Amino acid sequence: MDEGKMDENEWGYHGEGNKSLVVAHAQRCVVLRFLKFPPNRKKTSEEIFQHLQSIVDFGKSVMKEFLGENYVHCGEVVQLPLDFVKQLCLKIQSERPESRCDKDLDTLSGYALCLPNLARLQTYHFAEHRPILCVEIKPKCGFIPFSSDVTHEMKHKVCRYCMHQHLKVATGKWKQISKYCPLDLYSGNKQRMHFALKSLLQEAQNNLKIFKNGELIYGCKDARSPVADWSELAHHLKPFFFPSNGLAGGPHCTRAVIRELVRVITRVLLSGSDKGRAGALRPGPGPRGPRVCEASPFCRTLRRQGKNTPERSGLPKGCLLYKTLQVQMLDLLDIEGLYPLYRRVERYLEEFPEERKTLQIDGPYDEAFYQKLLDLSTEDDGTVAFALTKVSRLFWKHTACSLGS
Ligand SMILES: O=P(O)(O)O[C@@H]1[C@@H](OP(=O)(O)O)[C@H](OP(=O)(O)O)[C@H](O)[C@H](OP(=O)(O)O)[C@H]1OP(=O)(O)O
Ligand SMILES: Nc1ncnc2c1ncn2[C@@H]1O[C@H](COP(=O)(O)OP(=O)(O)OP(=O)(O)O)[C@@H](O)[C@H]1O
Repeated sequence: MDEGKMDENEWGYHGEGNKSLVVAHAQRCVVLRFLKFPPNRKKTSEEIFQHLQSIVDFGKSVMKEFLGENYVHCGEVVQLPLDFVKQLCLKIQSERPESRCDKDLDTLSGYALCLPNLARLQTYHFAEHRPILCVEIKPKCGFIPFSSDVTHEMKHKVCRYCMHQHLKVATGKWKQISKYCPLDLYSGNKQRMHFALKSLLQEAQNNLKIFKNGELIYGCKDARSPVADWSELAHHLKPFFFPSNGLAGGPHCTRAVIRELVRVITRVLLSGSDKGRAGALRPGPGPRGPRVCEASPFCRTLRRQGKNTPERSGLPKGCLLYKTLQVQMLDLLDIEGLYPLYRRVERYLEEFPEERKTLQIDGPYDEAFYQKLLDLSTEDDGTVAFALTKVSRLFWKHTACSLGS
């Protein structure tokens, strides 16, 4: 990319989350990811650069190590002309969902991350010209905490996602409770996985988006978005799944296409042999959590029918879901166990702010940092080092809860 010759007209709004906003190049397969901040939060250019660089380093030294070369794209920090960023910001403003406008794109530093556009990434070279389909899933946490620090009985029975659904509907973030439960997706049991994916398709919220040739064709921006339409999705996907089949339109065709989509996604999630160290991770000793979430409609229905709750068939080692779950499970303590450790680090830094650097709080996230994260000790020796390792692992877990494209 030639940062000297940037034209805002070549870029378009692509999407955003709570922390960043992404624009895509109209022709080339790249995106720019900008940080966003509340209007009154001023950061220096140097701070923004360091923040972005630490995201790249974390991807390279930690996530890539675990998930493998093929699954992590770290990108690079680029410096852009300020005039370009300002014009771009004005150009895309009207496309941003209102619920995201409490934060502004950083237009002052000129720094952004340049990444491959995963919504248009061509991983296979088809002989014929076929559309590029990209499914983005934010799977959330796939296990129920088994930490003895957890004091609320309910947290041992119902997963975080299902509990949060009630909060999110009550606060108006989403209109209705989703039937999706991450434990079903991570179960490795095809029937449960199909149910989870179908539920995601019914109530995508912020957890599922589908792109065709880089264009969003399915997904929900916020609670005000119109109800997702399966027949429209099926219309888009029919040539992809049934290129030469004369399946007519209508509900029968829609159901066939959705079924096929769910099957394909399941196959992808259970596949993958790329080398990464996640397969070798041992979350540590102690009992694992329950295999089902009591709030999952799939499991509740089975129970009502008097059937035994299905056992988790188990995920094939090395598959995409297995790797992300292993990383998530590095957090052994849950927030209840972690908060006192976080406070220990915080108090220490208040007293010795200069130690921030030595402790690598803001990076560099290099091999040394990565090695520290591997420390599996569960015995708290009262040190700041112990507390810091556990807190860092929580951030690692949260990254893995959001992963997926
Ligand atoms: O807490 P949750 O499960 O609602 O997850 C938050 C996400 O909500 P969602 O999954 O979309 O419903 C939330 O996503 P959205 O703002 O809804 O896009 C953020 O990812 C948030 O992370 P952070 O505060 O930006 O670091 C996420 O917070 P953390 O879980 O990372 O603290
Ligand atoms: N490399 C990429 N290629 C294509 N699309 C991308 C890429 N990176 C991000 N996106 C899109 O931009 C959206 C917002 O990005 P992202 O989820 O990284 O934002 P965030 O603010 O960091 O997330 P969160 O809401 O979890 O805090 C994603 O949902 C995805 O659709």
